[in-house]
Amino acid sequence: MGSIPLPSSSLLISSSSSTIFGRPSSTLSHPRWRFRKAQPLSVSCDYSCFEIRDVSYRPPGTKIDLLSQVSLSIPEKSFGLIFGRSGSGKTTLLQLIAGLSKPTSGSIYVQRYSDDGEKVKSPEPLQPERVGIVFQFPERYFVADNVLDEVTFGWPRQKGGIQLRELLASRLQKAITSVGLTGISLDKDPHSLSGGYKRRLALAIQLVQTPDLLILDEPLAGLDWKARADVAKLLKHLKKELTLLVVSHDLKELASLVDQSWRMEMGGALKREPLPT
Ligand SMILES: Nc1ncnc2c1ncn2[C@@H]1O[C@H](COP(=O)(O)OP(=O)(O)OP(=O)(O)O)[C@@H](O)[C@H]1O
Repeated sequence: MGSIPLPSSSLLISSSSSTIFGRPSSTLSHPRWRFRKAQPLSVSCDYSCFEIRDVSYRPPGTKIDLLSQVSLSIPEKSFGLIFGRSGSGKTTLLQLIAGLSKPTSGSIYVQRYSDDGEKVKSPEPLQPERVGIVFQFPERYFVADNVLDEVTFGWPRQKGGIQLRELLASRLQKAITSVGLTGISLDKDPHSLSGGYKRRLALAIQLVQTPDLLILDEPLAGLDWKARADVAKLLKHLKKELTLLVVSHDLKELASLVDQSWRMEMGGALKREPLPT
């Protein structure tokens, strides 16, 4: 994999090849694990890839690195899944990719490719506004007493934001439709929705912003079997439209969607690894 030097103060510091070779032979042969299905040895960035390169993170005021030299490539419109033990640093990584905190070192960027597989221009920093994030148990953060207000809660209210509000409004119906909430009244109290519908609403709130990358932290946690199946089906549908990066312990339900998976090890090291059975 080649890299080009860029300013160290920037988030944008390296380029990447259009193919990654991320399945370490040591993990494949490990006797403890039987793997669910063969995943491709290489993943092709046909049009663009979200690139995370050598990202480390130490919270300000602490002396412990929560993430250590994490690298991954996520091709456009693919489904990536990160699994691993509780406390290993999965949520911390998602927060960095979403721009909610900054890496101590390393880079997060988008690399585009032309039809003939050549890199297009320089890599671009991944803009936080192009990333949607749905936190674990998103319904706990619902603030409004009706669905419409919940979806529009973060919309610009200051003077001059009308055009943007109109644009967002035009996307609202599409988002509501794509998560299958069309049968629900916009006057309904979000807290009265079923578990699965609350998750759909949380997804719709993010989809209105038309993110390029949608990050989901434990999207099936706390749901009953039917809602889990419904949300997994919805994610399969969304995968056609955008790129998904998911942290989950629910490997069985999501296995059929996964294009690439990684294990986060205690200490914050990430390794590409097929899902265990
Ligand atoms: N700002 C911080 N300062 C110090 N430690 C932190 C900070 N944020 C998170 N941690 C610690 O970092 C470790 C990784 O947390 P993180 O939530 O990323 O793990 P996780 O793999 O997502 O866990 P889970 O699966 O339980 O959600 C935990 O031990 C957590 O307590």
